[in-house]
Amino acid sequence: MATETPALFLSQIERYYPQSDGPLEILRKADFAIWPGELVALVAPSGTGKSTLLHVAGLLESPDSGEVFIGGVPTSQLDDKGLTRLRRTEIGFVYQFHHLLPEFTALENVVLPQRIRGLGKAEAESRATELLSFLGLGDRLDHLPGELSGGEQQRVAIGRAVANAPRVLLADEPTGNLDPHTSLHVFNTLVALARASGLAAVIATHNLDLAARMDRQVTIRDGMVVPLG
Ligand SMILES: Nc1ncnc2c1ncn2[C@@H]1O[C@H](COP(=O)(O)OP(=O)(O)OP(=O)(O)O)[C@@H](O)[C@H]1O
Repeated sequence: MATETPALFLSQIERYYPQSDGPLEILRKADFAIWPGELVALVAPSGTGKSTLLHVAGLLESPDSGEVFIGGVPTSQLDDKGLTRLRRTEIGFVYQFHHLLPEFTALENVVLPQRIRGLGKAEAESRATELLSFLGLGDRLDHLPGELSGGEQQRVAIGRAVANAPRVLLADEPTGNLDPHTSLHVFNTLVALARASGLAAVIATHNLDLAARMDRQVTIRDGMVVPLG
């Protein structure tokens, strides 16, 4: 593994937010690497910086210092266009709330990111159908998000996140809005899909039972990413 390139490498990341009494330091020289095919749980108390870390990792927020490498490529010198291209092709996001487009069907929600990336309609629909079938939604392709249950909506969101076969999947409490039974089902589906696709995935969760099923568990302590426990 030592010679392999990490799917994602955060090097010496600093992130602080300005406040009236001085900067609030959230990440302090944080280092974190995740390897292709590895599933890592991020378990940390509220307010310690999980979302901040995921936003920096996903190129949604720039760190105040440090470097984010995606597949070994440094990103700090990229302009907005370069960052957007990397986000579209290399990174998938799943949030606590599904954020599906309400006027588009399940299939269309998974087709759309592929079309934006430039794929043809037939190819994008074929991949979306395959993904949604894997996610147990083969008979829900033409349903609008409002016609789906919370767990089904979240599974469509997972399909959308991996539609462009990203290198890294980042999930911020992806089952936090679901009841325990549905949460377990959605989590299992997410893990199965990540494993089947060889994705590197970072999943932030407060659920220790779910976290224990990942390859590795990390937390944030004093602004740094450290093994949990
Ligand atoms: N834009 C911002 N400006 C100022 N402070 C912020 C900003 N974003 C986040 N913070 C603060 O930074 C800290 C970390 O926020 P973050 O959202 O990363 O926490 P978290 O660990 O994801 O929490 P939770 O589990 O509750 O979602 C919090 O104290 C938050 O109030």
